[in-house]
Amino acid sequence: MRYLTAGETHGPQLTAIIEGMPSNLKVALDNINFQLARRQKGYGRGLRMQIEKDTAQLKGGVRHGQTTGAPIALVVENNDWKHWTKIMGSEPVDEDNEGRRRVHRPRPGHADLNGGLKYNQKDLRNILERSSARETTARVAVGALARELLAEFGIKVAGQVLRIGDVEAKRSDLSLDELIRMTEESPVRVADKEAEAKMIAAIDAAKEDGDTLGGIVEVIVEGVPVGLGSHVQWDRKLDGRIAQAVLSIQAFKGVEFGIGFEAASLRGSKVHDEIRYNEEKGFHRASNRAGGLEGGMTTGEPVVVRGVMKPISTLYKALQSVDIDTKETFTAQVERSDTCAVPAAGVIMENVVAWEIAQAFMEKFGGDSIEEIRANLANYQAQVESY
Ligand SMILES: Cc1cc2nc3c(=O)[nH]c(=O)nc-3n(C[C@H](O)[C@H](O)[C@H](O)COP(=O)(O)O)c2cc1C
Ligand SMILES: C=C(O[C@@H]1CC(C(=O)O)=C[C@@H](OP(=O)(O)O)[C@H]1O)C(=O)O
Repeated sequence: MRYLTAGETHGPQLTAIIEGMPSNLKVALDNINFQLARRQKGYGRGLRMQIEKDTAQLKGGVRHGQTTGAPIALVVENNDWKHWTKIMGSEPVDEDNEGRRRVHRPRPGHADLNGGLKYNQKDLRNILERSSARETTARVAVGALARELLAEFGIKVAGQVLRIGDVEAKRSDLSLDELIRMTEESPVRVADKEAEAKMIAAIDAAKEDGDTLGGIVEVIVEGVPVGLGSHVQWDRKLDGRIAQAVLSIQAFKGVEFGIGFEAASLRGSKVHDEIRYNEEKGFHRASNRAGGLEGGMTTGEPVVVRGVMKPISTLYKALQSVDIDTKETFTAQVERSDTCAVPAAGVIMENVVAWEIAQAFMEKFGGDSIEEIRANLANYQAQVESY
């Protein structure tokens, strides 16, 4: 399976084309829209989220609520477009800068300067518009489709925020259904109420100072069969592929699995997961410090992955930058912006991880229809059970 996205943050819409989804998968638009709504929530976001009410439209590949096997075309319209038609339209405009809202003082931490130099653009809006995390709307909708496929085979995905700035939340070990319920009730997506209040206060304080905050989010996937991914080739290692997907989320700068970076300071006896066997569970592990992956393959234990998000780049108390016209020192341009988007980023991470798992699942059990996949999976499960 593969997909591409297109569209600008203030353009008419975001578009995704998904290729390789099997036929006969039930697709509930409500489930896609549920994921899109989750992505819009979270304490610390700016005014844009009040303008948008993201809903997906299926423009191809789905008929009467089921996939046909044809490429799926998916669209999410931008409500904000109506305010940007002149600035972002595809028709030529006069050379005056009025109709362009030209950006010429790049923001440190954003894609503005590198993109301007690379693509030879003197209007950095041509970079900003596509580098914006608005693009993740399309990726979440795609991930929501992947979740439909995973759910069909009993694979569940959930997540929680573990840190915002210097406030840490207690990691919850609720069941995934319960975790989703708890984190939906929280404006910062934590089950830990004490941490929640401190996180909200930290976001308020950063906003007051014209500053921003990052954090850490965790995603858990349960019900994954053993053996997704492969040790035999570098680009088939599933941990590497998940890491790439996580780091491709705007502002994500780190990723770890299981006990992660802590492994560096521990002895092997405190890091590796002992192997057990019994009739009921077959081969399994006494612990899951590896986070469900060894040798680039799933172990059958839950996949546990964490991502580090840096603080938002646009500061209302702007950092120093250089004007690309005059080469003089100026403060960076301020575009309307979020103070903290960690809770939303957690939802994005759930959905991009879901896609990677679904893709690896399809590589292993791939068939053109759900029925064919079900038969392939059953055959493999029988092989694993009798091993
Ligand atoms: C959900 C979400 C919302 C974001 N909102 C903003 C924002 O309002 N302002 C901003 O400057 N950056 C925001 N970012 C981060 C930028 O998009 C990102 O820093 C930029 O594209 C540069 O890429 P990099 O940080 O991955 O290097 C957001 C990221 C995410 C995931
Ligand atoms: C639009 C979204 O996030 C945007 C991501 C973003 C950035 O620079 O990444 C900058 C802001 O854009 P705007 O200036 O239009 O408010 C955020 O609101 C979204 O998540 O849907």
